[in-house]
Amino acid sequence: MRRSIATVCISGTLEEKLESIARARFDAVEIFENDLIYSRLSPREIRQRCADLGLGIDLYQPFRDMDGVDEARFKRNLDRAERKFDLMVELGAPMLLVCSNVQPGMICDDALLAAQMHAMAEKAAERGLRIAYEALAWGHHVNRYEHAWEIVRKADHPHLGLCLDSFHILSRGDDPAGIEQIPAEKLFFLQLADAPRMVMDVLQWSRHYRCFPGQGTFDLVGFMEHVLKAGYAGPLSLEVFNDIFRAAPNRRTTLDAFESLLFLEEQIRRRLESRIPTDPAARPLTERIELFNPPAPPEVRGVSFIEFAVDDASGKALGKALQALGFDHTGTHRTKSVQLFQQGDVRLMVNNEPGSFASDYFQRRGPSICALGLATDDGQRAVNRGVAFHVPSYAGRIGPNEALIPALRAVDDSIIYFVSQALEDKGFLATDFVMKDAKPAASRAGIERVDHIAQGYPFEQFDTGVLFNRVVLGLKPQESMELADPNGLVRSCAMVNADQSLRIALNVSHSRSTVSGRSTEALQGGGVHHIALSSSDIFASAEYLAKSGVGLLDVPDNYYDDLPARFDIDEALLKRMRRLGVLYDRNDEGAFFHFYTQMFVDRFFFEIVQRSDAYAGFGASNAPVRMSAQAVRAAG
Ligand SMILES: O=C(O)c1ccc(O)c(O)c1
Ligand SMILES: [Mg+2]
Repeated sequence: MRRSIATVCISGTLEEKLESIARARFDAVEIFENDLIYSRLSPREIRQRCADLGLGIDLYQPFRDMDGVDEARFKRNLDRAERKFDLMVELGAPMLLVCSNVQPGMICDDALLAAQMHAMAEKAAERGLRIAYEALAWGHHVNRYEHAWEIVRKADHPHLGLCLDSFHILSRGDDPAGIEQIPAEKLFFLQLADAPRMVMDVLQWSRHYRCFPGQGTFDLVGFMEHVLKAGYAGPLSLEVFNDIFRAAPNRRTTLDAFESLLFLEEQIRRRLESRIPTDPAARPLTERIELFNPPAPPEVRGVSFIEFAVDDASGKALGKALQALGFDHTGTHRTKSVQLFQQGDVRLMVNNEPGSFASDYFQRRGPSICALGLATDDGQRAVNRGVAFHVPSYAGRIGPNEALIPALRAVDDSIIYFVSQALEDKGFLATDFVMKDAKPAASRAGIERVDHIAQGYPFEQFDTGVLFNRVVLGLKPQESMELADPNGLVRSCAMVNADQSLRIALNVSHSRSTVSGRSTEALQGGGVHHIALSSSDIFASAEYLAKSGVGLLDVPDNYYDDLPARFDIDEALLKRMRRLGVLYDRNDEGAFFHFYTQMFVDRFFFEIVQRSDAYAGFGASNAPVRMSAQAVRAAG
C-alpha cells in the first residue's frame, strides 16, 4: 500500500523532516500547516522539494471549526478555506483535512453541518480539490466516525469524504466494525496511530502520547481488517503526536515509523491469510492489496551466549567475579583474545581483542555487555528479516575455519547474533575455542540457564527498543510498570516470546540517579544492566556464592519483618531467606525466589532466580528493595 506520514510526527524543520521521510523510503507526506507556515520555502518550493525527493503530497491539514457555525462566520470560514485552496494548488496537495468543530458554542444541527460541508466541497471541487472530514474524539458535536459519516452522507458531494483516524476511534472504544458499511469511494483518507492504554483526558492523550503501530496497545490489525474489507485502497498514513518523538533526532524516529508500518502490513497480511479458509472475502483482498511480506520471525529458543567487552584489567576482574559465581573458565579463542566461561547452559564470553568490535565498544562505554547470542531455528532467516525491515546487519572479522554467525546491529549499537540449531549441533563453540576439557562445565553454584536480561534505555530510545524487540525478535510487551527507586521512578516493560524462552525487561528512567539511570549514563546510552540466571536450588546457590566471596546485595531486616504481613509464609523458610538475603514473591501462578550480586563497576549486576510452578513475573514488587540497596551503596 502507499505509505505516508504526517510531518507533525517528527522533529526538525520542514526541510529536515522531508529529507528524513524520503530517506526512510516513505511514498508520501501529509503536510501539517504549522510546518509550512514556519518554513522559509514557498509552497511551490516545497512542492518541488517533495518532487525532487520522490515524495507525494497526499494531504494538507488541519482545517478547524468549519462546521455548525452561524451564517456570518460561515462566510468568513469559506473565505479562509479559499485561501487554503489557493495555497494547496500551489503546493500540489489534492486533499484538505477538516476536523470536526470543537467549539462549545457551535450549532449542533446535522442538517446545517451537512449543508455547510456541501458548500465547502463545492468550492474545493472548483479547483479539483477534495475534502476529508475527520471526527476528533473531543469534537463538540461530531466525535464518532459514524456521526461524521452521517454528515458526509447527508452532504452528498463527490468531493467530500471521510478521514478515518485510528486514534479517535479506538481511544473512545468505538466499534470499528461499522466502517465496513461505508462505501469505499467515501473513505478518502486513513490516519494510523497506536497509543498506550491511559485513563486521562482524550485530547491530552492524543496530543502527547500517541505512538507508532506496535508501540502501544491498540488493536490496529483488527481495525485495518475492517478498513480493508470496506474496500479502502488509499494511503496508510501515520499521524502521531508524541512529546518524546518531537524532541528526538528525526532520522531514528522516521526509521521506526517506517518499520512500524511494514510490521503492521505484515500482521494484516497474516490475519487475512488466516481468514481465507472461512471467509470468502479474504482471498480477493490478499490478491488485490499489496502488503509487505518479509521472512518469517525467528523462533527464538533462549540465550545461547552473552559477550562482554573489557580491557585487560576489567577482563581479569570480571573473570574472577565469574569464577566466584561458579563459572568455569572452559576455553580460549583460537585466534582472538576472548575467554569462555560456562556453567550449566550459560555461556559467557569475555572479549578484549584489540581492534575488534568489542574493543571499540569498550572504548566508548567501558566494561559492558556488547553482544547477545540467541538460539534460533534459522539464523540467516532472522537476519534476512531484520534487513527487510532496514535493520543493519553485522559481519565481524572471522579467522579461517571460524564459525560465521549471522548478526544484526541492535538499537543500543550492540550486536545480536542468531545461532541456528544447525550451528549448535555442529558444536560452534569448539570450532572457535580451544576447550580445556571435553566434559560439559560443572554447575558449581547450581546455575542452569539465562532466565532474563534487563536493558536500560535512554528516554528517547525506549519506543525504538520496544519496536525492535517486537519486530525483529518476535517478543510481545507485557504491561509496563512503574517502580520506585529512591532517586526517581523507573518504568519497566517486560517483553517475552511465546514459550517464555526469551525474556527481556526494558527499563527507562527520567532521573540520572536511579540504578537504571546511572547505568545508562555509565554506558553512554542504553545497554544490558542486569543478567538473571536461573538456579534449581536458590538456597544452595546463595550458600555457594556467600562462601565464594561474591558481594551480594544486603536486604534490610524490615523487608523480612514485613514479608509475613504480605504472605502466609513458613517461619523456617523466612529465616533462611533472611540469613541469605533471598527475596520472595508469589501470585496465583506460583512463587519466585531471587537475590542479587552487587554492581560491577556501576554498570551491570547478576541476579539468581528460582521460579516455582508457573510463576511468569520478575519479582517486580521487590525491585524497589533492590534499588534502595543499590542506591545506599552508591551514596556510601
Ligand atoms: O489534535 C488535533 O488537533 C488534531 C489535528 C488533526 C488531526 O488529524 C488529528 O487527529 C488531531
Ligand atoms: Mg487525525
